[in-house]
Amino acid sequence: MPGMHEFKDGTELARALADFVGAALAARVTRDGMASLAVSGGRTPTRFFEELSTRDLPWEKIAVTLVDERWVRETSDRSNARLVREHLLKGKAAAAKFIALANDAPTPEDGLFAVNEALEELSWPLACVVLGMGDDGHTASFFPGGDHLEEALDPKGMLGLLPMRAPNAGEPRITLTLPVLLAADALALHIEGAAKLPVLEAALGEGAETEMPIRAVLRASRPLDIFWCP
Ligand SMILES: O=C1O[C@H](COP(=O)(O)O)[C@@H](O)[C@H](O)[C@H]1O
Repeated sequence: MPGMHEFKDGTELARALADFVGAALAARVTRDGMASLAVSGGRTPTRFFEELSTRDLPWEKIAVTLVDERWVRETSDRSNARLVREHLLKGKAAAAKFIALANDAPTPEDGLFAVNEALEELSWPLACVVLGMGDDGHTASFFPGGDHLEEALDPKGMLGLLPMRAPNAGEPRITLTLPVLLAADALALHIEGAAKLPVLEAALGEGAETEMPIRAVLRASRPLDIFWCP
């Protein structure tokens, strides 16, 4: 059963989640001299990114990437990389290295090889992963109806990165796969808003992982900390 942390508002949540992430990164830098963090995009993480960017961490030894990306240019307001650059990679955190999941290739399939090469710069496994959850129960770019969904959710899958196209995904996507995310030292799920509680409750109930892919994370036999506020 995942650990549930409830907060009165987004400010309190952001502080607690930044503590959680900071502890995981600091522990890994102490052990290995470097650490990697994978964060989500979308609307939810902005306040948390702002808070984390103020933290006293050995940022020059930390690399940041995304759990998933929309295949758009960074000038697009749909770009998860743009969100990270604008709200996380500033202040103290400006010293961190950022590895983007998208490049100039026309499609994620065309760009996959180069992204995989870029990701080799990270220290693996990831020290910390922060996931989000969409209203349809997707997490990362594990969308219901996704063309590579079963491959991405395969716990024994050999690929760490996959393209993804799905009816409700908007743009073509690229995503880290489930085994890579679950291998992280620390794993958090960040959810905000009353509307997402029933989604979480439904996901915690019975049903297929392909219908609500967040279930693959909730059902994994590893610690998961859920951070929620109204
Ligand atoms: O498209 C995406 O959506 C999810 C959830 O986003 P939110 O706007 O509901 O917070 C996000 O976790 C994912 O990284 C992103 O690509």
